[in-house]
Amino acid sequence: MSGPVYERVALIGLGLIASSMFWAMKRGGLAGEVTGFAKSEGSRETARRIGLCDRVCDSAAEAVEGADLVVLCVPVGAMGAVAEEIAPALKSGATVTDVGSVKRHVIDVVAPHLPEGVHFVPAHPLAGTEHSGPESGFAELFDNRWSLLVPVEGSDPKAVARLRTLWEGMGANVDEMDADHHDLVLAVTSHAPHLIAYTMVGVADDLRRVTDSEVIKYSAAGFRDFTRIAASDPTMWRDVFLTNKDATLEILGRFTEELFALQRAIRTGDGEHLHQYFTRTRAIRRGIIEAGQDTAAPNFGRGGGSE
Ligand SMILES: NC(=O)c1ccc[n+]([C@@H]2O[C@H](COP(=O)([O-])OP(=O)(O)OC[C@H]3O[C@@H](n4cnc5c(N)ncnc54)[C@H](O)[C@@H]3O)[C@@H](O)[C@H]2O)c1
Ligand SMILES: O=C(O)C(=O)C[C@]1(C(=O)O)C=C[C@@H](O)C=C1
Repeated sequence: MSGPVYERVALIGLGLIASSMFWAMKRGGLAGEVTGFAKSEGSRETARRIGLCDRVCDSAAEAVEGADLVVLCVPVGAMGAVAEEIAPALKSGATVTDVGSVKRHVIDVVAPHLPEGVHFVPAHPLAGTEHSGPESGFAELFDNRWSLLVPVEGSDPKAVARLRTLWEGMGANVDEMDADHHDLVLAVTSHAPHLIAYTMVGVADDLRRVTDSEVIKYSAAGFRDFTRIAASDPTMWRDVFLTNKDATLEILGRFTEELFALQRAIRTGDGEHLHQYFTRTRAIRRGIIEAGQDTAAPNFGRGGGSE
């Protein structure tokens, strides 16, 4: 690649995704100077200590001054307030993007604050871990994972293409998607599964008293996977469910219907129903593997705690 994709990049929020972006941009020589800001003073101090960002600023406005690309890497519920705060300091011609797990809400609360002459290209990398904070990121997080761009009406095609180049440079495969479709798809593939994992671990925790800690001691692989997911950041996930309410409730409604059908099959001894169901779901897993989509990154994270 000849030269950086952006001369100046500002990362607002310095957690898992921002720090992974920083290390991936450095790995690929994709950005000139990278500035950063996080609300928590502790995170800013940690960032300075570990060399996360070329310059850590004490306000979001200072961080975005002169930036060609501003990336909002804060929980979805904080996106609107951050956009309002940085709007007066944005350079004309700059691109603002975000990495939020929900897209319609982010567009609704960010777009109205952005001045004319600033491009808005929302995005969402489909990659993460259960860890959070500035020390949890790693350059390989986005390698061979999807990053979805969700251009809004009137998004400048050149700004979209440049952001695509950045994500590809960070190792991701890039696709474009409409915001409502994105939110429905992610409700199925990410949001509802997280809620189910939270619930299952909560049930096991309730049962712990009955089973005298054996649930933890003898936890099998399937349950361990649930506990990893259920260790994800509480602020991030609270915001996801509050801002992707309709799609998540739609999917949970369907989930409950299927669960009841399986429950009934178990109660009535309907082995045929269970066998057919599990045969269908096994085929889905095999389809994912055959399509080369089982790209779950190994957990390189350094396990930074939540703030
Ligand atoms: N963790 C994942 O698996 C994952 C994957 C893809 C996308 N996302 C999305 O990326 C975004 C960031 O997630 P993360 O996992 O990096 O979170 P994180 O908890 O690791 O980091 C969040 C950062 O935002 C900062 N912050 C919070 N409120 C702020 C505010 N008002 N102003 C400035 N800074 C603020 C925190 O100090 C912290 O540095 C979220 O919108 C999330 O939905 C997360
Ligand atoms: O691997 C994990 O820990 C994740 O949950 C990552 C995951 C996902 O559901 O796949 C979580 C939320 C995001 O918005 C994108 C990716």
